[in-house]
Amino acid sequence: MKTFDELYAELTERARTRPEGSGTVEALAAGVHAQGKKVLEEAGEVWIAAEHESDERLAEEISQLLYRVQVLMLGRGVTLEDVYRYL
Ligand SMILES: N=c1c2ncn([C@@H]3O[C@H](COP(=O)(O)OP(=O)(O)OP(=O)(O)O)[C@@H](O)[C@H]3O)c2ncn1[C@@H]1O[C@H](COP(=O)(O)O)[C@@H](O)[C@H]1O
Repeated sequence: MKTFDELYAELTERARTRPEGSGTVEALAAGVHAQGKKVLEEAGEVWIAAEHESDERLAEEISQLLYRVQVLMLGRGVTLEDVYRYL
């Protein structure tokens, strides 16, 4: 189990050390356009799960959306602080 902040720290470390086999490293290399498409795709899956699937599936899709948003944040160099100041 990890929090949003802990995941962001983990992905930041992946971006820094670029370990082989990391999907995050691959997603970062794909660029902002591809990262944005993934956000949209996962958002659609969240919507569908909310209407038609179980609470567990919905939670899983939401976790994937949060991951994709964080990859996009890293792709653009946006930090948690940049976002949190608007909450
Ligand atoms: N939380 C996630 C996470 N959520 C979603 N995903 C990726 O998103 C995919 C699911 O999204 P899709 O619906 O697009 O699935 P897909 O179309 O079958 O997958 P692709 O072909 O697009 O890769 C998963 O198979 C993962 O590749 C994640 N990948 C990694 N993490 C976490 O990020 C951290 C770093 O991961 P690595 O960079 O892979 O080491 C670890 O803690 C992981 O648990």
